[in-house]
Order: sequence, then C-alpha cells, then structure tokens
Amino acid sequence: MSSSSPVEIRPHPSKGRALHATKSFPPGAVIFSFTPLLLLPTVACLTSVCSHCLRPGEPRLCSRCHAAAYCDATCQAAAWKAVHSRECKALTKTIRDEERRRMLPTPTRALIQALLWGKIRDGLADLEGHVLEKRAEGDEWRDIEMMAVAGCAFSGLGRGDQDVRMAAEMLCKIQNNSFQRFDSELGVAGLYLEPTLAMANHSCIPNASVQFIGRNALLIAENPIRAGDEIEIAYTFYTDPLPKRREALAHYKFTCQCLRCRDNLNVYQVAAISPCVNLNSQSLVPDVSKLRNHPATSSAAKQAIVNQHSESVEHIVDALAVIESLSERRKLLKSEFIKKKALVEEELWAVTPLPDILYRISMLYSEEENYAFALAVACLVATACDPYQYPSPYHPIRLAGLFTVANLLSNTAAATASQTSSAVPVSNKATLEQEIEETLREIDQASLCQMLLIMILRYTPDEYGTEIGLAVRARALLDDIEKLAGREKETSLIDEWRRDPSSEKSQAFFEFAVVKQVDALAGLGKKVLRRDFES
Ligand SMILES: C[S@@+](CC[C@H](N)C(=O)[O-])C[C@H]1O[C@@H](n2cnc3c(N)ncnc32)[C@H](O)[C@@H]1O
Repeated sequence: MSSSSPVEIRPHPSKGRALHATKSFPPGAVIFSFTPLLLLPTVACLTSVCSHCLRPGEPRLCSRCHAAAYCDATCQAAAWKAVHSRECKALTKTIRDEERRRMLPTPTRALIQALLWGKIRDGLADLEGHVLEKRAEGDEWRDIEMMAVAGCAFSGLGRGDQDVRMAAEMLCKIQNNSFQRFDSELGVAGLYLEPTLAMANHSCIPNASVQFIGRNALLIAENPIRAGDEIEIAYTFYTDPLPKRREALAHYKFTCQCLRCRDNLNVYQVAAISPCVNLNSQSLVPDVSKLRNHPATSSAAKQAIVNQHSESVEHIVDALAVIESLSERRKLLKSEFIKKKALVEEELWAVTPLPDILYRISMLYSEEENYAFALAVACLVATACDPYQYPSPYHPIRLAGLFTVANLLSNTAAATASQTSSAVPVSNKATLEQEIEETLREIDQASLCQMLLIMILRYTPDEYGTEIGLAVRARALLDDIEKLAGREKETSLIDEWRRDPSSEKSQAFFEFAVVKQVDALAGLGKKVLRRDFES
C-alpha cells in the first residue's frame, strides 16, 4: 500500500499482523475499496452470477469449458485476461465432463487459479495458513490433501509430493484468508480474497464490516475509528452464543479475547457500552437510554435466562431450507417460537435466535400476502431486535430492517387506500385484524415510508449510493412516493426534517410521524405473535 493509504499493516503481539487506520473515519465511512486477488462464484451460484463481477442475472456459459459464465463480452474479456484463459484450457483438457467441471468445489477451483497464475501465487505467499496446526489434525488435513491432489491434477501441472505439499499450503492460506462473498438475494454467492484486507483480525465487537459491490469489497467503519486504531471485523456471527462463536473461530486457530468473549457479555450488555449508542438519536430508538439501560444489562435473573436460552439459528435455517410449503414453515416457526417462550416472556427479543425467528415469521406473513401482520412483526424486529444486536444505525442489517418496514408499508398503504373507510372505532371486541387495520388507517403511511427511505439513504455512503443494492431499491421506492400527488404539506414538513433533522421542530415531527407509529405497530406485532404463534 502507498504512504497515502488509509490503512497500514503492523505487527501485533498476539495476532501476528494487524490492519490499522492511518486516519480517522466516522461511522458509515468507506475506509477503502479493495479489488480482489481471487474472486469465484460458489458451485451453487455458478450459473446464476457472473464469474467475473459476481452480479446476479442470467450469465452465459463460456462456450469452451462451460464452467464459467459471464454477463457480457466485457466481463468475459476481463476474466479471460485475468484468470480464465489458462483455467479454461486446463479444465477442458483434464476434465471431460462439463457438469463435473462445474461441480469442482470452490476452494479447489481457487487453488487451480493460484497454481496457474504466478501473480495469485505471489499474493498468497505471505498469508497465514496455520499449515502446521492443520497438518496435525487428521481429518481436516486429509480433506485438504485430497483437494490439493485434485487441484494439481486439474491444473495439468506437476503431481509429485512436493507439488501436492505446496498446493495444500496454498489451500490452507486460501481457506484462512478468504471471505464468503454475500449477496442479499442469493446468500453466500462467492469466495473473495484480497491480501491487505485479509490482514484485518477478528473481534466479536468489531469496529468495521465488509460489504461487497460487484468485484469489490468495501471496508466500512461501523464505530468511530481514530488514526492508529486497529481495524477489526467479524469472521463469524457475533450475535451467536459464545460456544457457537468459539466453534466457528476454531477453524482460524485462535481463541477470541474480545470483551464479549472474555466476560461472556450478552447482546444488551454489549449494546450498552457501544460507542455508537448516541448515534441512535435519529433512529427508531431515539431514546438512547433504552439502549444503555435495558434490564438485561443489570438483572442477574435475566442474564441467566439469556445464557440458558440463547442458541444459534443454524438448525432453523437448515430445516427451513428443505421446506417448501408455507403451512409446514409456519408449523416449524411456531414450534421454534414456543421453545423460546422464556425469552419472549421476559421480552428479550434481541437474543439469538429470536430475531431470526421473528424476521422469518414476518417474511411468512408477507408471502401469505398478509402485509399488515408482516409489517407489525417487522416493526418489532426493527425496534426491539436490530438496534441491540447492531447498535450502529449505519449497520447494513439495521438498514435492511428499515427497508423491510418501508417496503411492507408500500403494500399496506395501497391496501388502506383501496378500502372504503368505515370509520368505525375499534371496540374491545374487535379482532386483531380490525385493530391493525384501524391503526394503519390512522397512520400517514406514505410519509412514514418516505422518511424511512430517507433514513436509509442518509446512512449509506454517498459515493456508493448508486451501487449498493439496498440504496438503489430505496431510491426507486422513494422516487415513486415523491411522485404521489396531493402531498404538498407532508412533503414540506419532510423536506424541513431532511434539511435539519436535529432542530426542535424536526425532532418533534420525527418522534410523531416515525417513532410513535413504528412503536404502535411493534406493539401490535407482539399481539400477532401471541395470538398466532404462542400456542
Ligand atoms: C485473516 S488472518 C488475519 C491476519 C493475520 N493476523 C496475519 O498476521 O496474517 C486470520 C488469522 O489471524 C489471526 N487472528 C485473527 N483474529 C484474531 C484474534 N482476535 N485473536 C488472535 N488471533 C487472531 C489468526 O491466526 C487467524 O487465523
């Protein structure tokens, strides 16, 4: 990196090397945009994303090897020059069957590229692979050796002991330093490696995160970062319980010593000490004392419940992946929700796996076209789960949560508008459906939706507003709302809030038009869960 680089690599007493900032960055700022040394689609996404830029679509397969696909001639030409010319020749020569070429495991495919290109090999040279530790582990090492043998064979290069040993070492480095490139539509869509970004160590209370745009990885400040600070990212889901995090990090051969791990802090305790808490004054939880003083930060009884019932979401994700029907999905979510009754009774909504269960319940209602119920549960997620799990309002999951609410509002607003107003007050005997309908009728849903979208764009790095998928979708929906006729008065109030969100008038308006309404809907979300999922 050049002397003007925003990051530098320094030795670290216990972690090997570390990535440090050379200047300060506010939360949400892009520290650097990295161009990959290695970027490959996963096997599952090989025909649904471009092998060069990883953008989803309907890419066309390379007519020779049929094992790489590109969105257009530009991507194909760039990939040909960067990696594919040699890879294509080697794969066509060494593997007859096209389907088998496409089924090569992603790390093996990455290894083949590294074996064929000196530039990639050189880029990997200084990386940590924990080769000796891995070699000492029977099963894991056998898998690595098998992939190394395959990589040597399919690259058409040497297959002697020395070659396989070198390939196995490269594979260890690839595994220890690559990212799973996540796509919001497809999930894990690729493998990404860049040697400087790979110097970022892990913390379960990270101050930065990585977001992918096309071929590039953006390193984004999550907390305020000062010049000289170590930049730490999370290698695993830091909201998982401690044993699960330890298990995931064992692959990287270290034991995390961050505060969350050392003192086994729960999600509320970490939120309370986050340097980002005050940034929430313009969020759905503007009363930051709520974030600082949740009862689970001090009550030993609540802490015990969190420890006893927190669980990774993995088994739920796996089970849902093979369920097609909505009714079966509902059954599974109901049984998982009931299992977490102790958390629900104590309103410990932010404890894993509850946020994920709630999010999936909201999605389920949405698929069932019950947008009002989906919205109520999504509001509960956006106020009682996300801000505690991710205290920075710039966090991509916070922004995704806002978008979910805004998007659902665009459906409920249309439904409310098409109803003939009965204007019947809600009686004690009204159904939950009627209660939500009435609440929605009282809310200016278009304004609420518009303000949530403005918040998303406010928290998105300006220079990437046209590239980050969520920002692009938020902008499109906002444009649609701004075209609606007859909203001059609302628009003028919103414009004033947009220009100066911290003025007294704007804050009062925000409190009324956004915070109060989302809170009311979140309260209804609890009622929805109680009625439909508790028994
Ligand atoms: C992607 S590399 C990060 C750069 C690495 N420190 C180096 O010097 O090459 C991952 C490796 O860094 C080390 N590491 C990362 N985070 C750590 C942490 N919180 N504590 C101790 N070691 C850590 C582990 O050896 C891990 O396998």
